Amino acid sequence: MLEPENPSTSSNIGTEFSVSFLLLLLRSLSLFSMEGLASLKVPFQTLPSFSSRPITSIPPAQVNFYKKSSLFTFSVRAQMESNEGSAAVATSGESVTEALKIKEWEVGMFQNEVAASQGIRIRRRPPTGPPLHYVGPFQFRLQNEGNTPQNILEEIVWNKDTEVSHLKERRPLGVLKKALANAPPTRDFIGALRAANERTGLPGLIAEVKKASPSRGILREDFDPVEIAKAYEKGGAACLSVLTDEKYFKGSFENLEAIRKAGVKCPLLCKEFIIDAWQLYYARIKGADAVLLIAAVLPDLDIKYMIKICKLLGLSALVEVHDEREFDRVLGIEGIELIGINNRNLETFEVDIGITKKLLEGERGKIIREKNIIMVGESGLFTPDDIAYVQEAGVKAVLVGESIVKQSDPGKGISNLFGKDITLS
Ligand SMILES: O=C(O)c1ccccc1NCC(=O)[C@H](O)[C@H](O)COP(=O)(O)O
Repeated sequence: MLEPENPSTSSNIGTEFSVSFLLLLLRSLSLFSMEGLASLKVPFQTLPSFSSRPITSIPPAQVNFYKKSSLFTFSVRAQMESNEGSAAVATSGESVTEALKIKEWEVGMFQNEVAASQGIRIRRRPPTGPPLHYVGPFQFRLQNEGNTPQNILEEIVWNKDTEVSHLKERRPLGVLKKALANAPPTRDFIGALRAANERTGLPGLIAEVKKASPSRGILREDFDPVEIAKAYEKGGAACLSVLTDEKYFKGSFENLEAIRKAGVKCPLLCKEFIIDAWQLYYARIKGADAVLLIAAVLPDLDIKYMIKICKLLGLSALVEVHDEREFDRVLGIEGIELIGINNRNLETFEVDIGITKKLLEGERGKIIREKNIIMVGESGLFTPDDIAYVQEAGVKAVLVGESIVKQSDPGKGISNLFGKDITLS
């Protein structure tokens, strides 16, 4: 039975009616913008399952449920007052925009559900709309667990979602596709790692051009990405990883492009939080040879789809995992040639290089060898002993940022890391 007075206790709403239908109904009454709707504060847990929602009409008593809610009343008043002096009825352009927003919200909720079913804790979008927002004197969305990120990775993903939608508006996919004609050819990222491993007998190095990180803050004040990239190449790096996220890592696509245009020969990984295939095209035209796909963020179907697009674009994909469940999911996907084990938990920042060893023990290590997949040990590697430890565990490549980027001579940082000059091996 539906609890009419208290939305927070109505956990069985999902079996009674479709919230999305209700949203559309309310919108058609022209009373609400998405902001007003979001302030109804339907918690994520009480949302109906999109896979099982019934197509039914809404009995009048259930519509009244929202009318009786004091929160609802406040939302209506706030919305109407904030619209004072403006047309009460939305123009057709506005209603199309609103309908699109509602659709986007629905898709976001559906993505959250699919992801959760695969053990993914990161929600693609805030279930109750973006956090705290002020319109004039009114605060339309109160901060609650539905619109507050649970951890840094979720916060990054939510920001990325907004960032990518804005970028896409400015440069739609069709425009990027045309720009592909002028993109530089891609270089063989995986081949470069294999060659370095065979030549030196040590893991091939992916050296990271990283100015800052959420866990460590600013790593290097005098940050010249091109100079650092050249020093890495001279110091024996097989490939480079270039952070392009601006907000959390102080990176940029300009850095990636500048390194590529400066004639650095090492293949380049675009180190980005990819949530949309559009970003693959963008990375490609900015000079990337490889991209990062994070299993903690992307459901299997997204990974499969993105791997296909990568192949079409000539990009290599480094698929990153942190625990057994993610690793097993990724091992079940066809066509993956490069897997990274991140020793850093991106939700808590905890770093433990023992994760690489743990994940490569037993059956999984066997599958990796059978499939000839190159494993990359990522994060928290500082000493020759650390390198030897992950190599012993089974990696053929390592991805290193902090320990080398912080050195006054990053090239010298590489020989310190490996305990020898790897350009001579
Ligand atoms: O580094 C962070 O603080 C971080 C926070 C949230 C998401 C990702 C993050 N880092 C990405 C990486 O995993 C590292 O940049 C990369 O593996 C190199 O790690 P390190 O050698 O420890 O700098």
